[in-house]
Amino acid sequence: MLQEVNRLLTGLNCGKVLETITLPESATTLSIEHGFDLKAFCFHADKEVLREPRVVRVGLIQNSIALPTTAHIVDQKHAIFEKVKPIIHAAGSSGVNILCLQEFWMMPYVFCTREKKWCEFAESIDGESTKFLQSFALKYNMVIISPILERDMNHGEVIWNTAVVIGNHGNIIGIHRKNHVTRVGPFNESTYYMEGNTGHPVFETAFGKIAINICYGRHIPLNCLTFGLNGAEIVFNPCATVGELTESMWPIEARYGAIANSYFVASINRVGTETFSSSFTAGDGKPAHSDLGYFYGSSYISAPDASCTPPLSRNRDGLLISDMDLNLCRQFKDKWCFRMTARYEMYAETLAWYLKPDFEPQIIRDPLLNK
Ligand SMILES: NC(=O)NCCC(=O)O
Repeated sequence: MLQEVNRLLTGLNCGKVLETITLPESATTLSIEHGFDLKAFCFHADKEVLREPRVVRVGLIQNSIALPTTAHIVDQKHAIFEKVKPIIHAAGSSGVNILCLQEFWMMPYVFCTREKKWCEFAESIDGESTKFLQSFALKYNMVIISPILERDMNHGEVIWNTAVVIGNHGNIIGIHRKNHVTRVGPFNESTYYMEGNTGHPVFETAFGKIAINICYGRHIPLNCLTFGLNGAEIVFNPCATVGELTESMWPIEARYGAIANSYFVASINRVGTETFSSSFTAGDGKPAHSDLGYFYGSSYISAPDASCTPPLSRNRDGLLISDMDLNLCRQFKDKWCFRMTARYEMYAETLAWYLKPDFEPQIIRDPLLNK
């Protein structure tokens, strides 16, 4: 019975419920001492004759902020550094190859307030947060994805929503800037920065081809597709999102993205309620309030075969670790042929037509309507 429920809820991988992984005692000790959850699973692929399995160990960190938003911003940032340090050590000592932190991991989600004082959290790509993580990347031979608020010093000091990809030698491989800037309810990101200008880069790392689809980008199917067309095998989706707005979408969208694009999706969301000293509205006619809502955590990983890990908790800091055999991506392309059956030329034609000012939707009207 339980097997049947799992088959439907979290899917089966190679015909079985996902196996759990035993992690080193050093990691479990850190999780107990520092009060964060630790969960680990394994996605298998079928054995192939010509290719060896390509197993990569991925880690996702979800956390709440560490100090009230009224504290000095430097203290807030440093307190978060201290909070995530033992979690990063747990990932490193567990042999994680690629680690991703949540969207704006080095600060509260301030964009609901529309107050410009928070711009002071912004850092250059090689700023304090990158330097902090580079030492861990080097120590643990780990690729680290660091989603920050970026200040672009070379281009008029403008601000971006950026993920910095740090290589396993502590080097900066590159960046990706959020393609779709959120304009829903109190998520007033467009007050702070513009749509990214980095396209859909895929980073070829020592452990696989990865991309970062920052938060809201998961709602846009063509955005998800384009990372796949560029060859991504794992797409990380660092988010900051709240229950009332998206919790019913959360278990669906990443799984759909993974299935439709034949890649793994690693979804991360922050935890807790973040309260501000001045109140704001969401433009929905409801009274002003001083928090955005509850960030519900629930980070999880989805595979191309429609299986997924159980989520981390809704309310606790956590590290989710998963082994994944990247051979599964091609195996599902071969099985389902989505890349071959898709009619890209037809979509390209429609999109080109749609972008023209004189576009008209292709609607065939029943001539008997209104007769
Ligand atoms: N950070 C962000 O874009 N949140 C917006 C809500 C969502 O898309 O989940």
